Amino acid sequence: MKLGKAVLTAENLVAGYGEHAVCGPLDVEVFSGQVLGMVGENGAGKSTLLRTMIGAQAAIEGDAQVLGLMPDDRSALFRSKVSVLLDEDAYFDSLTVREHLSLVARGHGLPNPDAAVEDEIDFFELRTVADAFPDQLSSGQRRKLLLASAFIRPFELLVLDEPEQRLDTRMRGLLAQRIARTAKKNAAVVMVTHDADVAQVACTRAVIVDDGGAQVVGTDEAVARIRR
Ligand SMILES: Nc1ncnc2c1ncn2[C@@H]1O[C@H](COP(=O)(O)OP(=O)(O)OP(=O)(O)O)[C@@H](O)[C@H]1O
Repeated sequence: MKLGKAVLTAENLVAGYGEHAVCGPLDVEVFSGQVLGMVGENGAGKSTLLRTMIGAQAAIEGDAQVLGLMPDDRSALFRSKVSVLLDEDAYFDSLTVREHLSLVARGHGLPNPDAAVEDEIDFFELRTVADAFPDQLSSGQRRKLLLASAFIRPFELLVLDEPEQRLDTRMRGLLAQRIARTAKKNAAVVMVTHDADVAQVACTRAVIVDDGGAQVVGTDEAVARIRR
């Protein structure tokens, strides 16, 4: 298969806190068109490594680059090309679902923001709560709003930490297919997951984070690891 351009590169990357290494070293290149999963047990260091790969946390050793640049989430260029959904809830209490999505769509200059908003409302099955405020949503609906906000905007790299969390099984399946389609439309995706079915459908490769190490493997090995 012909590879697209390198979107994310990690070289000898060791992630951790202060002097304490949690996992690594990781050497990997993620190209446009690829979905890199990150799997491993609770506390292994997946989220720490993911944050370090995108510059949200300082590396203990080694380097990460996004689109050939040092990752910097305060740079406008980085923010225009990288869509990130980590394990956090971030809402404006006074904006409805539709208003949130409209804000993101307009903020990123989408040519037809209203149509894009309605498409995401349909995809994430949020129509009955489109005019509801975040505190009127279920936890799964709030997660869908954050996912819709991550997908609605343009990006070259999509970064997701356990995107399946709080979703029902059917929606997990739809999400996995959407992630795979997204990569095929010339983006790279890096995502932490605990869901074997999501990994099987979406990932083209994976990193197993385990025992302080980080090893790049094929999707089947990663899926077996989640299932074991
Ligand atoms: N802010 C922090 N300061 C110090 N250590 C931390 C901090 N956050 C997490 N850790 C530790 O780093 C290790 C890795 O945590 P991390 O959240 O990266 O794991 P994970 O693989 O993503 O786990 P999970 O599957 O449970 O989400 C854990 O031992 C955790 O206790």
